[in-house]
Amino acid sequence: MRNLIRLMRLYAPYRRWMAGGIALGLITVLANFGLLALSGWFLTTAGIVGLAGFAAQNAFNFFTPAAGVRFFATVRVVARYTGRLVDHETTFRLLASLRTDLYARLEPLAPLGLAGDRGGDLLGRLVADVDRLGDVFLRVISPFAVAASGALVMALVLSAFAPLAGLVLLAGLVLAGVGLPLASMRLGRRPGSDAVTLQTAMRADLIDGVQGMSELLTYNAAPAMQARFDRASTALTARQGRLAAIAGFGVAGNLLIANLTMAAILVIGGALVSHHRLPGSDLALLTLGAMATFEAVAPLATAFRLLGGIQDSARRVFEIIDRPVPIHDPVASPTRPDHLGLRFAGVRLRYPVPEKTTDQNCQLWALDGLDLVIEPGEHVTILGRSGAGKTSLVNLLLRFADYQEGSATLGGVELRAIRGDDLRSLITLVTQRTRMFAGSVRDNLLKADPDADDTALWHALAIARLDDFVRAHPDGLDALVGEGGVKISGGEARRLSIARAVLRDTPFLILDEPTEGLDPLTEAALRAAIIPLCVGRTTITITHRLEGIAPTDRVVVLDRGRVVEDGPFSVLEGAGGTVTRLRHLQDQCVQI
Ligand SMILES: Nc1ncnc2c1ncn2[C@@H]1O[C@H](COP(=O)(O)OP(=O)(O)OP(=O)(O)O)[C@@H](O)[C@H]1O
Repeated sequence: MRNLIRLMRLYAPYRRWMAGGIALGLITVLANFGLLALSGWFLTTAGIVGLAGFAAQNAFNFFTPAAGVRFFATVRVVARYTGRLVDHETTFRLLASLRTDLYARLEPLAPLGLAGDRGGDLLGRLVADVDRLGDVFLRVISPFAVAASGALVMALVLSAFAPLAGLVLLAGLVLAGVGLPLASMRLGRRPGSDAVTLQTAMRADLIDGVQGMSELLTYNAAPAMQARFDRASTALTARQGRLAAIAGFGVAGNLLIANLTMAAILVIGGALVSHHRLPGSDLALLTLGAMATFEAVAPLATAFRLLGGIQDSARRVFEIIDRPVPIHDPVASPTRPDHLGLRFAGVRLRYPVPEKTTDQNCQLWALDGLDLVIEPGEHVTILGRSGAGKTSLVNLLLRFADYQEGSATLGGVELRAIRGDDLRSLITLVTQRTRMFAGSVRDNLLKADPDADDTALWHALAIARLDDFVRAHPDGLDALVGEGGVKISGGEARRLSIARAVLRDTPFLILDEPTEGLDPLTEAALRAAIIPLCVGRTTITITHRLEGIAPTDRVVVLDRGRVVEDGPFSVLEGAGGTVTRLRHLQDQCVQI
């Protein structure tokens, strides 16, 4: 219920649209009531007058009721059409703002705040759950408001003719509009919630499966995956079948109650007519009017049934909105310092501990007393074994993770006083996992500089030594790379990421294992492509290997989150520490 109230607050800016939609809905059902009641009365009266002889026929005014019927019919159509337009406009406006708000909430959470989520689940929240929340006005609020007000007005009108008929109608409406939907909601709650859970899990599995299709085929795991889908699909179909049966039960029940109510009103009206307390012509007005009234409560069964799923979706969407952001940005960054030197003193960084975790390692410091100074324009190679804290240092620099202790400054300004976007605008990152977006070579390059013209793109490709490859393709810059770069090789994707980096002229360049996993020839070509990229920029290269490090290069070795060696490569090579051990190991590997 709390989530529903919160959801209603999101609709607050659209209350005028909502009021308009409800008013038009009410006009529609009242016009329908007027149309059927007046038609019933008109036909019956015309019949009675027809039997009463020539004088009565001449005295009867056919034109006013006929005009009334046409009036109600026209109003009904126009009100229904404009009502639908207004209802959908309200929904689309809410959906548009909800989607953009939710996406704006997601961005500051990435990457650490979303590390535990499955891509398919997030997609489900952004698309299916948000869509379901858009249904609230269209399928729940508006039908409720129209049914409640319309039913009351119509029952009162009927009471004016026959109070008992009005009471019976009200009882029938409450039964069909509240009792029956409540029963279907109760019955549908479990299968509805199960269906949402199953759909979410299936979507997440499907995305995982499609993305990892090659691995599944390689390990012959595709049949097991297929069987898993089959099981989930069967379970989902069973739940959906149950929901459809409940919906059918709701429709049939509604019709039954409507017909029983009409029969009861016919009996009451008939008794009144036989006692001359009601003109015979009003009998059709009462029964047909009652029939029209049930149209107002018919959508309530769907409204109640959707309520459970909407509550689940609201919970899942609000869970993202309420998720604490891992990094708190200041309102504004100080002016950019002239001297872009980096200083880390006693920096300690720990990742947020997941709730209810039993993993004690989560409490360990990823950076544990890091002391390091990097002057502007310096080229530094960071070495260290797996888990030493190299990526954590990069996360700190990009403000993807925050430090809890010590001081980390850029030009004397604490990193946490600088907005993440401002800091990242100074840094270009090239990693072994640089993401290629589905689209063309041009689309991928323009991500780095949306204003770059073709000359700049070809220049960047030339520096990355990819220009010949792109030129040889019939589509040139418009050649498609496929999602995740599936249509190009790993080496070409890395070179494309380097071309992207060339287009981004920033004072800092971070290279996180950009040549990892490539064959020696491609690696050599990539190294050559990287050299011009480093000129005039502070360059931090993260690597496990010693290839490509010049004797004069500065090497910093990290271990358990702190600096254990720092100096020129030629000196550290013979100092008997990690660099020396790595050199021996690599020499042995070469001999083997
Ligand atoms: N998102 C995270 N949440 C929790 N702990 C993390 C997270 N990322 C890294 N860690 C932990 O922080 C420590 C340092 O990890 P980090 O990724 O910085 O090491 P690394 O030197 O880059 O390792 P590798 O060379 O394998 O990439 C490790 O103990 C790791 O398990």
